[in-house]
Amino acid sequence: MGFAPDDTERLARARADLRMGVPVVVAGMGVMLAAETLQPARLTLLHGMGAAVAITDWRAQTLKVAAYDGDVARIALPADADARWVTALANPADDLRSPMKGPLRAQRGGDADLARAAVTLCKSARLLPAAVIAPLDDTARFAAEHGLTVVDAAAVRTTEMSPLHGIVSARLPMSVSEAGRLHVFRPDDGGEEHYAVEIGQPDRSKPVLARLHSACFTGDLLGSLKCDCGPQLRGALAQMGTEGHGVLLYLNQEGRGIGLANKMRAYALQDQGYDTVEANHRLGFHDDERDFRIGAAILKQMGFGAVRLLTNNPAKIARMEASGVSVVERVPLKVGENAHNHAYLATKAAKSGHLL
Ligand SMILES: Nc1nc2c(ncn2[C@@H]2O[C@H](COP(=O)(O)OP(=O)(O)OP(=O)(O)O)[C@@H](O)[C@H]2O)c(=O)[nH]1
Ligand SMILES: [Zn+2]
Repeated sequence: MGFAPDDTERLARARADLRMGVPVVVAGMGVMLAAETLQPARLTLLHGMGAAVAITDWRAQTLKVAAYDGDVARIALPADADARWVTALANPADDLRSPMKGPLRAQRGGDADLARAAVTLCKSARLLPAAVIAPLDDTARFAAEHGLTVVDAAAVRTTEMSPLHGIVSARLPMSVSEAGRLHVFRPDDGGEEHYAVEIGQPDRSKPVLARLHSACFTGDLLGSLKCDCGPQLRGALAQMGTEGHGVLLYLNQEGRGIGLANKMRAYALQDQGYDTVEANHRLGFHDDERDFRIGAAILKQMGFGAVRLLTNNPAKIARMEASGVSVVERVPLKVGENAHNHAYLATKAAKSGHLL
């Protein structure tokens, strides 16, 4: 390996660039700017370059635009479009107040790979999944001229999970058990760290009582009544304390993998009357963007091949099994229902298959 960053490292740089509003070049294809952080002066430079706005099929459906490219749509950038116009396409906050954004002309035919790469990059940067894109003849020259990060399209597309490394672990006495340990895992790709709380000394040859908990700042820390995360977190730890052993993974996949800012956008849409699934779709996301292979990989690295899984979510069980962790028992975790989250839990049962 030389001094220069490799494909994965350049992707991490690109995510940081996009979050700041700096353009990123996709090798051999073109240039992109995240819609969410778009600066008007930079948009002006893209006019006349055959620019389009790339959005997901879910967002296209909300905007009533045909997604000719399947999973994405490319909407031609009108000559008079300003940054506010782009933001309105990307962000559903004002959909109800100004439903007519059109006429919107979706591009048809040609190559949608730049649009696909752009949306994927925005998602991995935890931004709204929408970008302004423009094709380029000579991407290397454009990037060198403007000092931009260049990413490889195949690297953007890869669905391989970044390897995780156990960085440190230390004793952590907790109120539920004095025999606690916290392990920190870090991926190679500059992404979020994840944590494992180990209680007692679970026998690796037997199924361990386990919980895969996805971060929920509002529920876990603030005591939000909109979900059941806080009581589930504390309930799972308490049960492990009572049984004397268990492992709780705290996965930093806030908002089912869309990040806290987007989750709060989803909450604002829920205040307009949409349910948790519809809100994700209006934003352009799938209802669940989490990667549960991360949880399975951590369990395996810790020496656990079989679990008694604390969950009400059958998809979690299926994804554990598919990733090589056998789920010998589902242990229900029904705590924290209240008047505010009743509809949320009912939607998860009706639309996402959660067990009541
Ligand atoms: N996008 C979005 N995420 C939410 C919403 N409410 C809660 N979350 C997130 O959903 C995740 C909760 O996941 P889990 O507690 O693992 O719940 P689950 O997948 O329903 O499965 P179990 O709790 O195991 O039954 C957390 O990351 C929360 O931040 C919402 O309305 N929208
Ligand atoms: Zn929550």
